[in-house]
Amino acid sequence: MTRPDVKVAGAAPPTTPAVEVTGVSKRFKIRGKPDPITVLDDIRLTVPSGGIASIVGLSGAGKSTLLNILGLLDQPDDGSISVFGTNATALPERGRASLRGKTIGFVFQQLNLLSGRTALQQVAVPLLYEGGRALRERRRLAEEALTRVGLQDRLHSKVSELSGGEQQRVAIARALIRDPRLILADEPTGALDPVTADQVMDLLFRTAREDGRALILVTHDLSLARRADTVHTLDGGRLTAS
Ligand SMILES: Nc1ncnc2c1ncn2[C@@H]1O[C@H](COP(=O)(O)OP(=O)(O)OP(=O)(O)O)[C@@H](O)[C@H]1O
Repeated sequence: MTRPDVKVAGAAPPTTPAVEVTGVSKRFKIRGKPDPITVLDDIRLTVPSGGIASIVGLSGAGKSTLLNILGLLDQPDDGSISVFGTNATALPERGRASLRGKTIGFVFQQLNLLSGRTALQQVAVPLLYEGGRALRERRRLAEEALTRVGLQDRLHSKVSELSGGEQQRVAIARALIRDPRLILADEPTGALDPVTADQVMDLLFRTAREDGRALILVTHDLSLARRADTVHTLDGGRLTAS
């Protein structure tokens, strides 16, 4: 007899989406204006586990606002966000921070790297927030993450001594260090020359595809956006799939 709580070998894999956004709106109060502006209006988005989605839109369309909400860094005014089946909107701030730390890695155009630190120290920073790992273990994981992005020979270089593309690879290694099932990337190659940008994007896509991580990419670059499984356009506060 099979107990209902025992998983049967060969059963269908879980189909819980990485992200499920329902009816999300966001308004901002503008100084000197009586009425708030609506930046996001009834947004719906589902990104399957391991899926790659891109979000495009003109400057000011609300891409970063949406990404901040998807990354649980900001709360919507209406609607809900579920991350791997957990309704994050209903959680208190601490619960959201914990879910964020366990499941999401961020790669931004602004690297937010601390220039005085070595690549190894920089990449290990998220493990300090997590707590509970010995220094030796943190170093081993950081070395592993830097090796994955091809920087095994630059472990002890200060970030200020690295090129823009190398710095962005450090940022990717840092985003991967806690093994997130979802990566959020906001114009990750916006500051790089086209050849280096391509190499960094190849790395990001490869990392997502090979490891089955979901990736949500915000970009102005349409040809880059088309490499995703689904392309979504943000315009007038509405998100439409194209
Ligand atoms: N904290 C805030 N307070 C008031 N207005 C805001 C705030 N954050 C964003 N906005 C406004 O919301 C709109 C969308 O901004 P957002 O940064 O999300 O756009 P974006 O699509 O990412 O633009 P870009 O491509 O130029 O980075 C803009 O009009 C911006 O001024």
